[in-house]
Amino acid sequence: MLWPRGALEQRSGSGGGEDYRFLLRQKNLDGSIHYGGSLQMWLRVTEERRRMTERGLLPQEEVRGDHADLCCLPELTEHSLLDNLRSRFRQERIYTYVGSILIVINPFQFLPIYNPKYVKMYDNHALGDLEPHIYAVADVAYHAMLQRRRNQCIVISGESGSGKTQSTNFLIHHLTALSQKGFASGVEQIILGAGPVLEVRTPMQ
Ligand SMILES: Nc1ncnc2c1ncn2[C@@H]1O[C@H](COP(=O)(O)OP(=O)(O)OP(=O)(O)O)[C@@H](O)[C@H]1O
Repeated sequence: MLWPRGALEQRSGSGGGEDYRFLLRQKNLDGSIHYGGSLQMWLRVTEERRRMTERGLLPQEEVRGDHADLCCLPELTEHSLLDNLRSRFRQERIYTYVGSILIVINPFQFLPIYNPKYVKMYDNHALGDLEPHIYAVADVAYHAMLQRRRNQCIVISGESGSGKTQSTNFLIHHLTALSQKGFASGVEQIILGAGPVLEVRTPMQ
């Protein structure tokens, strides 16, 4: 007897996904089939679990390796963390939260997720309401500034070439779009134009 390949991979991973079990299938002399073991019990438990999930008494099972927030990983190890990021990246989901922190993996290709439709979609939503996005971070900072009347700060960190400048541009794009609500005043281009001047590098000692 062998486990199906998918079952083995799931067992070595973080669990979840489909449930595999061995069942004893017995053919009687009269030709009828009898399932040994606990098939009925298993079906009953599975059905019960499905119903409880539907009623919200049990959490929805997420597809393995697709947690939008790493804080929700059932098992927090370096392997599960990287596995989750890799799996999302393969689906072109370059953004992942760790609580209120946003991880970005540079796709080095254009993704159609920065158009006006996305600006509108992320307008005035709490962080985590929607799929992780740099616009969500900009949006939260913008509305926190208006509501609390306090300056906000977004820290962007990463190694050279990781996409800090690009992320800054997306943040500025969303902030100017929110503040002008469609009225193009050229302020975005003015701020972006100041970027190279502001990018002062400390010389290596
Ligand atoms: N979200 C993104 N979508 C598509 N391409 C991206 C994205 N982020 C970064 N890139 C690509 O990666 C390149 C490098 O990004 P960027 O210049 O922003 O890195 P950086 O962290 O500012 O680098 P440095 O620290 O050296 O200035 C960009 O020219 C762009 O081609």
